[in-house]
Amino acid sequence: MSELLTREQYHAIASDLQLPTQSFIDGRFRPALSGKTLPTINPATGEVLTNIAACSAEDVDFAVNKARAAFDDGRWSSLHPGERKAVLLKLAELMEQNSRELAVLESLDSGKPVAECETVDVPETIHFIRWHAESTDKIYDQTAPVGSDAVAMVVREPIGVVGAVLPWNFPLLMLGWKLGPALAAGCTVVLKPAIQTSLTALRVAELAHEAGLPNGVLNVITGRGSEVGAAIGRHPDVDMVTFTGSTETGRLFLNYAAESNLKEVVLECGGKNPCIVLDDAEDLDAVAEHVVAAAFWNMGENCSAGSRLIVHENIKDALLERVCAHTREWRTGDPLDPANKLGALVDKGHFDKVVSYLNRGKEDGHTLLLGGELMEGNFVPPTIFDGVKNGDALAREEIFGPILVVITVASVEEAIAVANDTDYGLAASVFTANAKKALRAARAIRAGTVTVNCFGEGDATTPFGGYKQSGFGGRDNSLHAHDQYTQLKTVWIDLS
Ligand SMILES: NC(=O)C1=CN([C@@H]2O[C@H](COP(=O)(O)OP(=O)(O)OC[C@H]3O[C@@H](n4cnc5c(N)ncnc54)[C@H](O)[C@@H]3O)[C@@H](O)[C@H]2O)C=CC1
Ligand code: BAL
Repeated sequence: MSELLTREQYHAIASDLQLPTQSFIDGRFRPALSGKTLPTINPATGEVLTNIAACSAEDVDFAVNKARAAFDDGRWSSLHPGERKAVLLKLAELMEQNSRELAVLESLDSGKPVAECETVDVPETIHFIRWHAESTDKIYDQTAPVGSDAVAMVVREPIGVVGAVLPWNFPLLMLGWKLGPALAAGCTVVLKPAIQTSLTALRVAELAHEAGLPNGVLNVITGRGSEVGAAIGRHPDVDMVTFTGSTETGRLFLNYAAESNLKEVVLECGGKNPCIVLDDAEDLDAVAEHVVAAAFWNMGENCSAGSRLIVHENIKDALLERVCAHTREWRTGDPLDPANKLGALVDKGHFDKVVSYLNRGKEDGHTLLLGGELMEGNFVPPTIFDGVKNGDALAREEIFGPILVVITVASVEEAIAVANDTDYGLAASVFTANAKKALRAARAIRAGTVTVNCFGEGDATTPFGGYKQSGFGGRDNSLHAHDQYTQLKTVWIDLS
């Protein structure tokens, strides 16, 4: 990673950026067939950054036909795995060469702090693409144990045309999570970024073309979810949809699939994730750092944010003192200032939603420990409410902003019961010095990822996805991600 720059230097880079404006279909940029455009706004300033193509079902049809043709003629799926790997590694290399530009573009378009984009989003996206590229020529098919009179091969084949529908909170990273395994498996892709954050996906499509990805293999199509997303979900020639976003929109994709071609659907949806701190947790200062990162990283715009702190009454005061102290170090402001750890919320609509929860917290009589004040623009500083019960709105609903609620418990059993008392089941953290308690809690908590004595989401090697209403149909990351993008065929050969 190169050194971080100064605020002035980031602003200078931002003002010189060439912003992509058109969709990328079949190897080149194209306007929407209707010619319509939509503004994309800088969340930090409210200014129009540029206008992007406002595509519709017609454009989706065009892109899917190109992706279908590219899949069916085998220009990508029939390549030797080593050749696919070489193209994907080249893409990773080009992204690395352009990493600063990608980081600034991501920050400008999404409001994320540029330091995070430079140190996490861009390098991690490259790492995920590289990791899956490397897997291309290392995954073996199987033979079944059917005796000596037959050979039964279990062959993994690419599923076909993938519709990838992305959220705005990690535009590049989610692209990496989906594209890496989909392209490694030999699929072709029609990718729809969130309307707020389309720019980096368009730039990656251009870089992928430069890396040698054949035309039609990766198509990035911009526009409204209700038009472009729905048209992808309903298209009869899309073989599967991989989606990350809200549970509410995720549900729609199940309807779209049922109403069209029964395409496979994988959903990675919301969370209201518990962060449990038991009274034997060691090094409360380190615990507090994890709690703060879990709650406020990426402005809390994170499906796996630890937004419910469930703390044992015996250590509550000592922990909260440290949590507040660390939170005060998380400065909020200009995303292009590398000293800021929180940038802008993604848009005014989302800001209003988060503010409504701030107001709700106050109206419901919770104790405001920190934050709660508003700044000019779409900025909300980290806020902590104590005295929250798990039945309260702030503890049940996904706020997706920098608001942490504190729930006090008197035992490990109560902590686990509270942790599980939610519609969601994406992630959880447990802090304790007792290994038995940690493992018992990890098993008892109904969530796809449980971290012990740390906050995190695993890495490229570990599956990521949710239990209950946090997920459906498969996992991102690790070799298990390849299951989303492949299907199994049995080839039975009679030897008798
Ligand atoms: N789990 C996660 O990672 C995310 C959760 N959220 C949650 O969702 C809330 C609302 O945010 P949104 O931007 O509205 O998320 P969303 O779930 O509606 O958006 C995710 C993707 O779905 C597309 N989409 C939207 N409406 C669609 C439709 N009718 N048919 C097909 N595709 C559609 C969007 O354009 C975007 O690409 C947030 O406040 C947050 O609580 C939002 C983004 C990511
Ligand atoms: N935390 C990565 C997945 C997501 O927030 O959508």
